Amino acid sequence: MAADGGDALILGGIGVIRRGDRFLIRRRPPGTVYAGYWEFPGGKVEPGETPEQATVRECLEETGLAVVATRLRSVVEHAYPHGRVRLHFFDCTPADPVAEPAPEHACIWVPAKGLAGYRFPEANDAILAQLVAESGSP
Ligand SMILES: Nc1nc2c([nH]c(=O)n2[C@@H]2O[C@H](COP(=O)(O)OP(=O)(O)OP(=O)(O)O)[C@@H](O)[C@H]2O)c(=O)[nH]1
Repeated sequence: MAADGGDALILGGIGVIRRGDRFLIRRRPPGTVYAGYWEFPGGKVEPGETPEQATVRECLEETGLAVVATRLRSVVEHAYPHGRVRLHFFDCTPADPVAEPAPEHACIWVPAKGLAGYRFPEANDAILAQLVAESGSP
């Protein structure tokens, strides 16, 4: 096993933040795994946190928006070259219905049908398909 615990399972909390028919996504910053890919705001669950708490914390850190997690949408396990992840995807809504993400976070709102135009990490495939299916007929 790698000295950094390379075989350990990475627990994540991810926010599928929705307002109306659009979802908030951000570009992964340089120097991170999957830099340049797009993602839903989220990150690793810290010791003592629940996945839901981690989701709310990471969404605030990464977008500047306070969110409310309304539902656990799904738990996805995936093996990446950098490690195995178990990601808890929560449906979220902004706590303030008119607040916008802070500009420095470079987040964008995208309708479900537009999500296919952005490259996400593979673990997101099923969620992205669900969101398109839920958005109704083409
Ligand atoms: N935030 C986020 N992470 C995702 C998504 N999909 C996905 O596979 N991941 C994976 O989840 C793992 C944890 O996310 P992360 O690296 O953003 O966590 P973090 O912000 O706490 O990391 P860091 O502070 O150590 O850089 C990574 O392996 C990342 O590739 C997604 O939609 N959003």
